[in-house]
Amino acid sequence: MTTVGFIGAGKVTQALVKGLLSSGAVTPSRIYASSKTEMSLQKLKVFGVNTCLDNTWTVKNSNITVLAVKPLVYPKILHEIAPAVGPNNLIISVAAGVTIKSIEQRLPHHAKVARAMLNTAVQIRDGAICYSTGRNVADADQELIHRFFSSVGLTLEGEEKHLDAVVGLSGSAPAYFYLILEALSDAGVRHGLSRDVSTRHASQAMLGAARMVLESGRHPGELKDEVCSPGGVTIDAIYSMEKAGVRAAMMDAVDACIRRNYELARLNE
Ligand SMILES: NC(=O)C1=CN([C@@H]2O[C@H](COP(=O)(O)OP(=O)(O)OC[C@H]3O[C@@H](n4cnc5c(N)ncnc54)[C@H](O)[C@@H]3O)[C@@H](O)[C@H]2O)C=CC1
Ligand SMILES: O=C(O)[C@@H]1CCC=N1
Repeated sequence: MTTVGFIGAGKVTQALVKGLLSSGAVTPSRIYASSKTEMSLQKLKVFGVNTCLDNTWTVKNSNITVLAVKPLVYPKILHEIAPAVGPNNLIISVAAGVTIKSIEQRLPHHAKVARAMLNTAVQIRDGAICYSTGRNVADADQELIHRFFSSVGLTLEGEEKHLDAVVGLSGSAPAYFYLILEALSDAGVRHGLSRDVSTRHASQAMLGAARMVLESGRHPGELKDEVCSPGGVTIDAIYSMEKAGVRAAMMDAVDACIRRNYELARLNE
């Protein structure tokens, strides 16, 4: 059975560990995690996983090792773990803007490297995940990666050149939607709804709308049109959103996110 390691014990590791354990894909005794400080490991210890302060220990104990540290820590981490990376280790990076090439260059020639982007909804097994593989990843390894991520969300394989856009649409996207939900909830409160009722209604509406798109496969514009009754109330709201430039604002937000990915990639070269 596969053993899974995590280097870094922050938000992404905690989310993945929760999701993997609730899926039953891995048991706590088969999860290994290391971090910089004992304090950062506390939130993982509650899951009963194995923890340590030595990153090479994590690599030595795991078939799949997820690198879940901030992009700028990568050179240091890779230098540290390189001697422990064997031909059977599968190293998966989840960092924004860190290329497969920059990782392969810092690890032994035989290193099997993959890069994935995901979001924190993996903790409820509703994540959106996209991954690309490096030069040494064989078909069987790729199947393993696919199974691994499929246990915590919708998983697609893609070209690495598209991963920066995926960060903008999957990795970072929950933050945009939380901001929108907060604003909608404020609007409800402004019109006399309780905060709880406002937030729950707005969230359910967002969830239902997203599921309609995924389950019907229909274009969002077509679904939007069905909500806008001629001369009704929704089209006035849409007009207001168009005047405020909501579409362009969302596209600008994704552009900004992708630009920062490129900057991080340059800093890691
Ligand atoms: N937060 C998110 O929603 C997402 C984050 N990511 C990526 O995941 C990576 C981690 O992000 P977060 O979990 O949000 O960060 P975080 O700041 O919550 O966690 C980083 C962890 O790395 C540990 N760390 C720092 N130096 C270390 C070292 N030398 N050795 C071992 N551990 C060390 C810290 O103690 C901390 O536990 C980043 O590269 C980010 O781009 C990817 C997708 C989504
Ligand atoms: O903000 C960040 O850098 C990370 C990567 C994607 C989501 N959070």
